[in-house]
Amino acid sequence: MSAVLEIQGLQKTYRSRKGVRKALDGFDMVVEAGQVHGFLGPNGSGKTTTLRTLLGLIKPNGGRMAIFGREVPEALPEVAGSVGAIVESPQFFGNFTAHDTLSLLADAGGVDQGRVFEVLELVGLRDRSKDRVKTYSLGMKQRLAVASALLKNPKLLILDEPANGLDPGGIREMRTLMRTLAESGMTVVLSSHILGEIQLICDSVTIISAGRRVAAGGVADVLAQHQTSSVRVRVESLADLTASAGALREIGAQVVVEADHLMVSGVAQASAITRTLASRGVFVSELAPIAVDLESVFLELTGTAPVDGAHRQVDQSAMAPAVPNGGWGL
Ligand SMILES: Nc1ncnc2c1ncn2[C@@H]1O[C@H](COP(=O)(O)OP(=O)(O)OP(=O)(O)O)[C@@H](O)[C@H]1O
Repeated sequence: MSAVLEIQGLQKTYRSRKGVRKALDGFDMVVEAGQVHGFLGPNGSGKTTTLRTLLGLIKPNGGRMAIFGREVPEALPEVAGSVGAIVESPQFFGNFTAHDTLSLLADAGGVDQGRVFEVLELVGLRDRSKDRVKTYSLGMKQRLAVASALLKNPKLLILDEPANGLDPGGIREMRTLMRTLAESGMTVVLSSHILGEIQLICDSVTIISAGRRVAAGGVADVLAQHQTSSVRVRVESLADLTASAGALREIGAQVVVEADHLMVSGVAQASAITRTLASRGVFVSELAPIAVDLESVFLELTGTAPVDGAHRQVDQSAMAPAVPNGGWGL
């Protein structure tokens, strides 16, 4: 197996007093080496369950998983040293500096103290490393969390919603960090609902819905597979809009009438639109193909608009354990 990460037919059913809930229903996922891979899905679709199962924090009911070609959970003790992960809100002592925090974690994990400076540099916190964590912005705390997962220089980094709750500046910093890590040869898997962001930073994606994979592959390929031949049509006079829609429907087009334009699909060639409308004395003032984006593919496949999550981000509380309990494997 050449993939860094491979999941086949993963099953997970939660049983509680409230009943039985199938969180994963034969889920598949493959991540190749050196990629930034986006793991997308609506709330409750099974992303966290997948990541927690992969890291041995939850027992699956079926299926198989492999990291670096080694079957997990059996081989977790051997591969753990090469995997860094943040799957839950890591919390830090607000009164500790970033340097103190990482230094403590390095000691606990048997990591050389020299690595602390390297990761501070990598995540762009070197200049603020002597400041207390409670003075940090949320974005800086997120980067400190990533730094803690980087201490052991993992080959695979798994992050659950790393950009959640960040402002545009924080998101941009996180994006730069992910790309820097990928360029250094690390494979990065990140779950997110910020689809514009995923489209910008990921090489490949897996989309999950109701515990099943609904799309996977390179970002460009996934977009191409879902490229619709929709075109936006504007006509010279708004008064002609409704009649134009009728004329286009007569030639078999699907037409949505918007306030000042038509969205037209199901027409093999755009010239059919101009010809049809010209024959009715209507002149087209704009004919623009609509580029599909990840958000519309997500919507189409999952039937859900992405919503802003309010969790799985670094807790801002100052009264918290120094060890990031969401971190794994150090
Ligand atoms: N401990 C649990 N007990 C029972 N049901 C659970 C448990 N954890 C998760 N679930 C259910 O399993 C399904 C998948 O949840 P999961 O947290 O994996 O989704 P998610 O994609 O990570 O969602 P979100 O983006 O909201 O975090 C949901 O229906 C959720 O309610």
